[in-house]
Amino acid sequence: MFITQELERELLQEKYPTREAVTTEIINLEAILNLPKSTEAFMSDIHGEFAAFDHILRNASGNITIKIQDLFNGKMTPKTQKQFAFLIYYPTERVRIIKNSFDDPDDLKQWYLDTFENLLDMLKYCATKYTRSKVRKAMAPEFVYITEELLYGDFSTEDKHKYYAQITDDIIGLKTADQFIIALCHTIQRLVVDHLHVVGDIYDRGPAPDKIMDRLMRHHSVDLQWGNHDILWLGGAAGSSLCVANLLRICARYNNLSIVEDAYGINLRHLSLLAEKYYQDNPGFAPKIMHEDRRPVGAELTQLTKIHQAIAIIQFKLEGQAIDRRPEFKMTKRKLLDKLSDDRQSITLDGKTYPIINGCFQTVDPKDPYTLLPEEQDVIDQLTQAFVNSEKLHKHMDFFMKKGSMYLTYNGNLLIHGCVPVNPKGEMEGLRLNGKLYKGKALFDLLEQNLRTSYFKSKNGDDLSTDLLWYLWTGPESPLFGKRAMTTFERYFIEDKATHVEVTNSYYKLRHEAWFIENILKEFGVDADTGHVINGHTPVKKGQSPILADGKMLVIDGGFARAYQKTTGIGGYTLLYNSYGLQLVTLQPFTTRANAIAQLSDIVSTKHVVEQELARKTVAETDIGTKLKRQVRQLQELLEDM
Ligand SMILES: O=P(O)(O)OC[C@H]1O[C@](O)(COP(=O)(O)O)[C@@H](O)[C@@H]1O
Ligand SMILES: [Mn+2]
Repeated sequence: MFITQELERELLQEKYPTREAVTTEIINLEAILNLPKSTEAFMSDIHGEFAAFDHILRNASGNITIKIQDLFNGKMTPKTQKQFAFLIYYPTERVRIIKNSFDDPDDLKQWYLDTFENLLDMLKYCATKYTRSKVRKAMAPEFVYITEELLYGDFSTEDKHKYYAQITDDIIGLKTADQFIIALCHTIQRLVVDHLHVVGDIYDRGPAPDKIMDRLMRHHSVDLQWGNHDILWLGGAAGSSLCVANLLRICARYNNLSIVEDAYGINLRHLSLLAEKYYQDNPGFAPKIMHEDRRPVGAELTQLTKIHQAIAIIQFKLEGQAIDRRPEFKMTKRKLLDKLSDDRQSITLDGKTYPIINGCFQTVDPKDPYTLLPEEQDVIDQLTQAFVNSEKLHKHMDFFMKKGSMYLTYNGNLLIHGCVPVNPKGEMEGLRLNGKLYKGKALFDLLEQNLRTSYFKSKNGDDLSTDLLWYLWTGPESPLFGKRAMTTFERYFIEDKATHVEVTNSYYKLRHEAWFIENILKEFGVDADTGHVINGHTPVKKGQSPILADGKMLVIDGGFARAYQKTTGIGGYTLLYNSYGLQLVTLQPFTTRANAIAQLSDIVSTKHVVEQELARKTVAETDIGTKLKRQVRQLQELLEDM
């Protein structure tokens, strides 16, 4: 401790060698501490819906429209404001459309001049919360000089006015007006939300999680909390064949195998051949259609259905083996292949016998149901190796490891995708490993430690740390799953819906109560009086509120997954946390990017204030503020000794 402090001091001394340098830095830091707290945005459960996600990023969860209203009400009609907003969201496309609408070059020039002025006003307004240096970093390097001249110049005198006119004339004359407008729009997009949290489930169900990852990797400031679906892909990259089988089954179910083949370069030919050899068409395994334009037909449909069956059976076999290998997971009841009747026409669960529908157990040996056929084993081994070796997948998963975690405490809030497992009394419960019970924060830390071990060190596909990845997906005490059991088998093969029910952890009932959320916040070292728990994972159904426990608990499932939009009736929610407090933004379902651009159709419907600060929050009251205040103290000490 002492050595670190000494070292820190020496470094500071080197960086600020004179009294003037120290004083300037203290003034600089204190000025930053007094700036308003910048805006954080929270999203979750994006589930592969890149276009909708990208739209929300561009409109900054509706924040851009609000800033336009603040600034231009009375100067622009609502229609013009909307056109201006869409220029900021989709500058490249909108500039092209608008330019084509002018016949007279003079009208176009007038549009350029008006647009420069409006965008610069908007940028100035968005930049007030930040230091000049931060604003500069948000600008396109090639336009920094010009933008700063126009942004900070005082053009009230005649000479200065001529100077302004000269610059803008040159921009147009030199044919860089379009690029300049596009650059200004991107800078505005970037400044309106300073930091993004993604509270889990980027992957599965929708078609383009890889594009979401690419986009996030280019984002200026982001953190991620892992969701149960993300774990399957992390697990795949870490060499868990259990995770590979599960994610491939979901990709087949949602007609998304192209993510695996095209985006990640993993060849499915062997799986396809195996499927062709053993399986027939089967309505129970037809894919769910989320995007009408991607509906498979004919031979493609049949092939998909066969692959879906082949991988589902491989999954059930591998899961049976894992359950035997890990009695500590307490999942024996999830072994179901051995409960089938000899003729595979019925199954007996808890003493009750049910007829089997859509059965496809031709590779299951009744005497040895969990052993894979040699060719099934070859296929899954080869696929798992392909996941481990996929460079593109590792690029995304490395980013997930770098920016991701099981939970995060940030500016007084606790972010968790699923839940904190508890018993009906609200007491924390968990997983017993090697005689030790891990619950609450310790359970999260244990699971995260093992995930990192498996991803970076483990070469095995069936050691404890790798099996725990699968446990995170489906285990009864998994904080990311939050249910007692996943009834995938029953959903495929048993008609009686009573067997499909997945009992949720008591957390989901108790999280309506303030005392309970306060306990959770305390467990994770967050101030229980002022903090919030922020969850994703569970779609908020029609008539339910996303604000629970006297406002201490917020559920922000973004509702991007089309599969759930019928039950929620909306697109979902995102959350904003700025210097004035917390606001929940309701989203409408997104259609397509082309439609949004052409029709100017936005998807933000309402903004609901969850909590309003009595006094505007400053940087001083944030996590970064705490660090800056410490630096100020160190610099003051340094100054005293100079
Ligand atoms: O509708 P599908 O594709 O069968 O998905 C249902 C399955 O997804 C899960 O809800 C998990 O996914 P979520 O994290 O999106 O809730 C399981 O509990 C459930 O069995
Ligand atoms: Mn989830």
